[in-house]
Amino acid sequence: MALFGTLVLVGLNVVFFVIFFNKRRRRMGEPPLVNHWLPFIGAALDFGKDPINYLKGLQSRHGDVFSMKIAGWDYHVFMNPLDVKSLEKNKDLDHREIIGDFASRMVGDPHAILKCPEDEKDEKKGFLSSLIRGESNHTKSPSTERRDSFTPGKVPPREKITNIIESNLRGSAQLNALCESCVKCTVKAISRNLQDTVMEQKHVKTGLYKLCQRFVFDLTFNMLFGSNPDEENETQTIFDEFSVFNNNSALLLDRIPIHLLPATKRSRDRILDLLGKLDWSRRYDVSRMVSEMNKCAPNSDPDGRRARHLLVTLWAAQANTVPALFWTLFYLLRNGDARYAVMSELSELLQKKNRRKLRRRSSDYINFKKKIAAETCDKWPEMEDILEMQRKEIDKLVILDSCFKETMRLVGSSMSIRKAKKDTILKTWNGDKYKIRKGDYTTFYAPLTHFDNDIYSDPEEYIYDRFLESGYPGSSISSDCSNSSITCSKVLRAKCRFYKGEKRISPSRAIMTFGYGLTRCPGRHIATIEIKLLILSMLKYFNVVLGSDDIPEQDLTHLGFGIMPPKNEVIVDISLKAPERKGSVF
Ligand code: HEM
Repeated sequence: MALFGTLVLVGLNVVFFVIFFNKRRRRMGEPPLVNHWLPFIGAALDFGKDPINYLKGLQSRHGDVFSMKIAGWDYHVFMNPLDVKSLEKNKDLDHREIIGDFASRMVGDPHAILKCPEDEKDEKKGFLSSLIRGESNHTKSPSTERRDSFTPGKVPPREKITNIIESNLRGSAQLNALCESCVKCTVKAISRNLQDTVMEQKHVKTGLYKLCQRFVFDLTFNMLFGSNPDEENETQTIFDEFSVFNNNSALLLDRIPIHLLPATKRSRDRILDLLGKLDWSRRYDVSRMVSEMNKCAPNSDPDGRRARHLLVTLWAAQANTVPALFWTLFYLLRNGDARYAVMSELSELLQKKNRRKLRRRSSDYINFKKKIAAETCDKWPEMEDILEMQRKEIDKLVILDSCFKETMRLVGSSMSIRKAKKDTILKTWNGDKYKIRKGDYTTFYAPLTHFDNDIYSDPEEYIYDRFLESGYPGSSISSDCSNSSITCSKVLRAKCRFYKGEKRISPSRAIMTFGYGLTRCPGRHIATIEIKLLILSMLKYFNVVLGSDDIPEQDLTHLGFGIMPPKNEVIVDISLKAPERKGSVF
């Protein structure tokens, strides 16, 4: 017994010794260090309970920049929205390794999403050859690095995949094509997930979050991966597995090993198997992005790399889009004025369109309409107005855009993290300088901007037209904004000027739900299009009534990863609207 006691004491001493010597110590010029009692966990528990107030408490003691540990990560936390510009401009801060790690935790290794073994070899080779050639080891910004290295044939897998994702989700022509496919997939997703129950029961009571998950999965899977006409239940089968896998995604991102989550692991293995076995020669309407990604991975794929690329893309395209759709729709259903304004704007756009000569419809459009008509019953709406929607028209709906941005402001919780590639110095907006060590992380928590009283009045309130400016045709309001809608002879435009005190903040830094800087989410354009199309379809063709107006709490286990889902499900009653009378909005 005495021996056992001695062993325990020695063990404890070793643990304390290791903790004490590994503890971070502040060096000259570094931000003030917040001390924590809990090793590894650090401030995770306090931060997880009430993030903004906890950070503000620390700010009042330590100032606008301080260092703290959260769940094993040492972060330098920046509190002032005006410092985002310096974080953005510092070329020694990067997020690629972080995204690569996230991808590994989600889908396992090897993959080439910003990290892969060949790539590391390439980097070493590049470094050695540059030494031999006598070039300087100058580090470029992620964007220039990406652009410079896009030389077909020479590009390492990591760069290839990143370039494919970026060019296909950001290029205007590619986005127009994706939008065309998105329109069709929206109409299909809605009919596939609602037709039978709505036609059978007239009034369907269902969970709004669950419905958003189904819509977004159906739409995204078919828009990106195309469809196989011989496999009717394919979307449903993959969705069932994906839901189980996705349920624990927050735990995986929090570094819980997948072996401790057996159900999640089983589902992940099954989806990887399903994705690995997709027969691409039999699929229609596969997006250019996925076709190019497939060409990138070897034909014989013994280590399942191709399936991992596909799964991580599918996951990234869902993870935040589902809660973003849920909250945008929830706030619109809860706010009659906002809903009326959105539907009036749509109605005005459609009337103007109808006055113009009808476009000649492509044979592709006519075939798709025939196919949809064959798959749906007589009384199911044709959703022609949605099917004819073009990207430039969706962009004109500035009231809907304002509602979307206002929702993203209220629920966006991204914690854009960057890692220092080398020792660096960060100068804040007021001239203070802080030393950052190589390997340290910096972070800015988006809600600090979104709920800043100096930038937004009544930041806790949902004000649907907060992101609009109005003036008369020809007036000079926000000349840098291109999209506008004319209502009652007034021009409404997206608001582009934001201020904190005297200082102007750019629109992209005023809303940071999609991250910031050059590494902002590449999927933001298509996500916005998907969400707007689904919302317009639901509000135009269905009566959707909330069971309760209470705003659900947010699920804080997803804190920092983009948008938090609701903690509890919200029940809605859905029924088909009567066919529209001319001129009616609702
Ligand atoms: C409302 C929906 C979405 C939100 C709020 C969102 C948010 C984010 C955020 C915060 C990041 C990290 C950015 C950073 O660190 O600065 C990110 C990265 C990423 N997102 Fe999204 N996202 C959404 C939808 C999508 C969609 C639909 C796709 C794909 C079709 C997508 C693909 C990606 C990818 C590939 C990355 C990694 C970017 C990189 O390699 O640098 N996202 N997203």
